[in-house]
Parts: sequence; structure tokens; C-alpha cells
Amino acid sequence: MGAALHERQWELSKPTNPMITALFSDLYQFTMAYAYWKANKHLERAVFDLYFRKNPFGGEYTIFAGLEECIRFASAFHFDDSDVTFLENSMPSTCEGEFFKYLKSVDCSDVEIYAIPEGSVVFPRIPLIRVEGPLLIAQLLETAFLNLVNYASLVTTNASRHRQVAGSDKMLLEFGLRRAQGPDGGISASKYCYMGGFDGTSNVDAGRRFGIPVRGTHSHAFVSSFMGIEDITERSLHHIDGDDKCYDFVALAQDWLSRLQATDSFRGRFMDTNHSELAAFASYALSFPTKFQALVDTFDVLRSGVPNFCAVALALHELGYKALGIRLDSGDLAYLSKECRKIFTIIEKEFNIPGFHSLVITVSNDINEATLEALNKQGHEIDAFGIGTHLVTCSSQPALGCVYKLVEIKKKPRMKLSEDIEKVTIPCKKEVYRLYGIEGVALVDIMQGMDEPAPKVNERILCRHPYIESKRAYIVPTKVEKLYKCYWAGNSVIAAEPLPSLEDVRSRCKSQLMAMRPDHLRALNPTPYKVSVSRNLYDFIHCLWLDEAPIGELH
Ligand SMILES: Nc1ncnc2c1ncn2[C@@H]1O[C@H](COP(=O)(O)OP(=O)(O)OP(=O)(O)O)[C@@H](O)[C@H]1O
Ligand SMILES: O=P(O)(O)OC[C@H]1O[C@H](OP(=O)(O)OP(=O)(O)O)[C@H](O)[C@@H]1O
Ligand SMILES: O=C(O)c1cccnc1
Ligand SMILES: [Mg+2]
Repeated sequence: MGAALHERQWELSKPTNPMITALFSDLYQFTMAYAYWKANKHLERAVFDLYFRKNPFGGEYTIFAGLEECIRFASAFHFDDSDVTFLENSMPSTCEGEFFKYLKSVDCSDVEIYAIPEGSVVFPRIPLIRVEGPLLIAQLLETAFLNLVNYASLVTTNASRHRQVAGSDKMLLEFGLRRAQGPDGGISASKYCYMGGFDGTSNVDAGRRFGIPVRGTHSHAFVSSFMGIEDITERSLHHIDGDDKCYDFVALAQDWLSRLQATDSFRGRFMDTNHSELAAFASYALSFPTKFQALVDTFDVLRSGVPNFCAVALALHELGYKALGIRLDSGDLAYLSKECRKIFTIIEKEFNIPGFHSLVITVSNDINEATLEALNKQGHEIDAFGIGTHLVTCSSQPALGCVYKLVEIKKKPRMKLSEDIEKVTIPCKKEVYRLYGIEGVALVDIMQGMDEPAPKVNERILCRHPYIESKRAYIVPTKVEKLYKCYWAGNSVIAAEPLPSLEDVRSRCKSQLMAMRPDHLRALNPTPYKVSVSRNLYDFIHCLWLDEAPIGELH
């Protein structure tokens, strides 16, 4: 097999994380590989399905992510000398040397990978990826594929759920790098939260790697590092129009603070502001006069942070600049955001500064889906949310549980039985169609054997629950969408789909969610989407089931 294949694609498309090599796997994949080889089964054509059994977060939908990394992994898949030496030393000494020589020739040139496009809304039991290839190789892809899809799909779904609750007009920023589960957790979270609908990340490396907009404010340390106004050594700032005159910016800010303190509307509320905080804000504004955004909760949001911020923002305004806004990182975020907005609005009127009322209010502090929901109920004036811990660690459900199951070998369907009906696999190499109803909304995903004709528009078709006999429905689809595309064709003549850009996948995710019926997406008691099999596949599954399951004997 293909040395040429490596040369062609090796440099082009390695996985993002260099740790993802052919050894990124469980030992049992290699022991099985050896046993397949010993039994001379290693080249038998096999089909594996990758799917999950239950939607995460108590929801009724999932966003499929991680496909691009799987394809990169497949394209780079090979064992170098040191990989093989390590395996040889890790496996029983009875293993024949010929096997390890053989491993050096193994790659994905005889593999084909079909998948639902990344960023699609997907449902339980529907295979997201179908891998076809020599048994030994298709088996060896399992662990890495599951690793690459599980967290990616989980966190993309989590991000999309946060987006659904926050609403499309809010800015969502991912702040999770410091709390993420290790370096890969951090980088992956940034990529997939963007895919799932976040607008930006604080993670600079993710910005460089993936072109995600990087955003941020400053921390409490910056405020605490100032002891007083005397800490500012360079106090001058030019007008934005660049006239020659230099202004004492700190004096301007102090002057504005006095004016705010004397304003009737604030009735002496701003008399006890913290001077070191004013120094920190003035200093930050001197560094970033066009991007001034201040964290206002180091001492007291309403008595110190906000008046100090407003004084600095007004001083900037006097010199022709426009401040961006504030960040709140503690307290009652709904209440504080409303109070801050009131203050901005009063200042706009009092000092005739158009636009001051709409300064951006960003909040952070342990936010999760439930907090967003609660804030919505209470009413708030928040424009942007910075979300870290709960978003990236997926604290409400830490794993998706995708599995990778053999469904066909040498063209013979295979099935894994289980006491638990949900764990019975759906045999056969399958095609999957999404059927749409009269309002153009997706109604059902249907799996069927490859030899069955595709469902047709305006033709009635029976959709059956894969296991429960009584659950079935006729559908006359207004649109039939074939879900799989070939993303890796190896050396076959099939033309593989090019991998879309992150922006394209993100747009796909957004448009797919917009096209779903809202009751499938809602947070509370969402309606399950129907996942079905064709009449033929249903009959086949149940025949095979009876064939394979031993009949019990009662004594
Ligand atoms: N209006 C609100 N409704 C519901 N939850 C809120 C609201 N405002 C803030 N929260 C959440 O409440 C929690 C408050 O956290 P916590 O009790 O640690 O207080 P804190 O504001 O961080 O105070 P401290 O500065 O003392 O640590 C956070 O998870 C925050 O996201
Ligand atoms: O709360 P999360 O959803 O995880 O969002 C990220 C948190 O990280 C920062 O806090 P940290 O205390 O680390 O630093 P800070 O001084 O900037 O607040 C930030 O202020 C947020 O509170
Ligand atoms: O830029 C911010 O405000 C930020 C970045 C990371 C974590 N918390 C906040
Ligand atoms: Mg914080």
C-alpha cells in the first residue's frame, strides 16, 4: 500500500494536535489487528458505523463536529519505525515479526469514509461516519475517531445551546482556556465553541490557528496593581484628530469625576470612589484610547467602578475617542447591568453625549445555560457574555458516548445484541435520508439498506422505529436529503468532497439550527426528533435478531 499516498497528503493534512498519531489508540486495537492478521482476516472488507445513543444535556439534538480532524488523521495514518518498535516491545513476544513489517505498509489508501457534513444537526443512532475498508485498518481507526468526535460534538452542542438561550443579538465570548481540561481541551473548546455559534475567544493561539476573532478585557490584577494616581508617569494624550496639543488625561478624568459627583441625578452617590481604581482605568485608557473597556467590580460596582469608568470614558470622549464599555464579574448581573445602563443613559442626557447609553455591558462569572435562562427571565441590559468553565468543561454532561460498531463484514451484515434495546446495533451498510414535511422542516431521518431505492418526493414511505413495532408513520416528503458525502476516497475513483472551512461549517450549524422545528431545540421538555428505518431494514434487523439470539430454555 501507498507510500505515494503519504507523500501526497502527509504534510498537507496532519491532525491539528501532533499527539494524534497512529499510536493514539487503545492496546486492544493492536492485539485485535494481530489476531485478524494471524487469522488472515485483515484484508476482509469491513464497514463500521460511528454514532451516539443519546443526545447530551437533556436535549433532543446534537451538532456533529470533529470530522475534519478525523479525515486529517486518516490521511496521515501510518506507522513509522519507532511506532512499530514500540508496538513490538509492547505486545507478547510470541507475536510474529512479519506482522510488524506488515504494519509499516499500512495506510488508508483502501479506506473510504462517508459522513454527514460537519456542523449538521444530528440525532441518536444515525451513523455520523461510515468507515469502509480492510478490517484491520478500519478497526485501528476506532479510538482516535471516537476521541476526535466525542468532545468536539459535545462542546459544539453545548456552545449552540448557550447561543439558543442567549439569543442571536448577544455577543458570546469563550473565556475557558484557563479552566479547560488540558491544552487540547482548551484549543478544541475554542474551535468548536466558535463552530457552535460563539463570536470570539480569549484564546490567542486559537485565533492564530483557526482565524477565530480574539477578544478580551483586563483582569482584577491590573486594577489591584495601581496604588494611586501617582503611579501614572505618562499622563498626556492627543486629541483623536492628532492636533499638536497634549492634554493631561488624568487631570481630565479627575475633572470629569468631580462633575459626575456634583450631578444632581446621582445625588452624591459617587462620593466614595476608589482612587487607585481611577488610576488603573486612566492608565488603561492611555494605553488603549480607542478600545477602552474596564472591569468595574474590583471594589464596588455602583459606588466606585462605574463612576470611575464613566469619568475616564467622558475624558476620552472630550478628546474625540469613544469608550467600548465595562465588564461585570460578580454580584447580581441582571440588577447591576440595569443599574449601569441607567447611569449611562443619565450621562448621555445630562452631558449630551450621543451613544453613551449604549456602551457595551459584558458580564462573566461562572455563567452556564441556566444562568442565561434566569437572566432572561429577570430582564437585563447585558450585551455580551464571557463564558469559561461550564462551557468548555461541559460540566452538566462531561461525555457524549459515541461508539464505533462493526455493521458488515465481507458484505454480510453483522449485529451486536444486548439486553438493553438501545445498545442493539443496527446492522448493514446503510444510506441515510432526511425527509422534510410540508412546511419545509425536517421530520424524520430514515436509515435503509444500500440496495433500496431512495425515498422520493411526494411518494408515501413507511418510517419505522428501529425496534418498537408499534411506532411507525407514513410520510410524504416534500424534500429528500441524502445525508452522507464521501470525505475520504483513498485511492478509489470516487471524488472526495473537499473539507469546508471553519467559517462554512459554522454557517452550516447556524442555518441547520434555524431550519429545525423549535420544539426540538427548546431547553425544557424538547420534542424528540424521529429516527427511523425503512420497512425492509426493519424486517431484516428483526430476522437477523431472531437468527442470532439463542432461544432460552425454561426448567
Ligand atoms: N441575576 C442573576 N440570576 C441568576 N444567577 C445570577 C445572577 N447574577 C449572577 N448570577 C450567578 O450567580 C453566581 C454568583 O456567584 P457567587 O455566589 O460566587 O457570587 P459572586 O458574585 O462571585 O460574589 P463574590 O464576589 O463574593 O465571589 C454566579 O454563578 C453568577 O453567574
Ligand atoms: O467564570 P467562568 O465562566 O469560568 O469565566 C472565566 C472567568 O475567568 C476569569 O476569572 P479569574 O478569577 O480567573 O480572573 P479575573 O481576575 O480576570 O476575574 C473571568 O473573570 C471569569 O470570571
Ligand atoms: O478578557 C477577559 O476579560 C477574560 C479572559 C479570560 C478569562 N476571563 C476574562
Ligand atoms: Mg473572575
